[in-house]
Amino acid sequence: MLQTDSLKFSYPKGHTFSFPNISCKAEETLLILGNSGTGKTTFLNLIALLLRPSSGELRINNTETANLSEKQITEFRAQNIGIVFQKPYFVNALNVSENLLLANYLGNKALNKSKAAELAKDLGFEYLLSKKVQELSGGEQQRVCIARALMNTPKVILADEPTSALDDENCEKVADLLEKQSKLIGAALIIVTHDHRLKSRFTNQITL
Ligand SMILES: Nc1ncnc2c1ncn2[C@@H]1O[C@H](COP(=O)(O)OP(=O)(O)OP(=O)(O)O)[C@@H](O)[C@H]1O
Repeated sequence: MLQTDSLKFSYPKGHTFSFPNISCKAEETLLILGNSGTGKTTFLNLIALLLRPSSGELRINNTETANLSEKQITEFRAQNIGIVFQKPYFVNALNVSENLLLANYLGNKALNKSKAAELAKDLGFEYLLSKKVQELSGGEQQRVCIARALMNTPKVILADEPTSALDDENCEKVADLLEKQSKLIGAALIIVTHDHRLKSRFTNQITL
């Protein structure tokens, strides 16, 4: 589902990163590990097409992404990649349901209310759909973020430190949800983490 080959990236006047080649098939989970500052979030942002590499190749769902224009990238990302960011980044003026539907809108897809309701049921937050996002607890926001990442049935799910702020019980719940949902829709799941609890659960790992 996803392969990288010789990806390099430099921040302006910054360090040049050469990332190891990775591949992740449908229904597989890959952990990206490494000490602080080794470039894990940078690597995830390249895979999410939020940054463009200075060289190298990134193939997602049989598409070589280097050939896509900026406009095509926005659409491709919204349709193929679900991102669970470290911070939630909701639109506060919209309620939970509308924040979920926004993912459809950005992916140029019809607004799928029944999918939003189904995901909310699966992730246990049906009762929150008409609430304002800023009224949610941290754990609730996290589940809404996961649902939002799944709204367009992506081929690749990317999660940046999804469990670092959670207690053991919620860490396990979030890991279960991500794993179950990615298998259900046949997506590749890539998680950037420091969390030792995830390291013992997912054995397919790469360290930067
Ligand atoms: N926008 C930016 N401009 C310049 N340098 C940056 C930028 N973003 C990150 N860096 C630098 O790139 C390096 C890698 O950052 P990155 O956030 O990818 O690391 P990380 O492995 O995810 O770290 P952590 O585990 O602490 O979150 C750091 O030295 C950071 O200071």
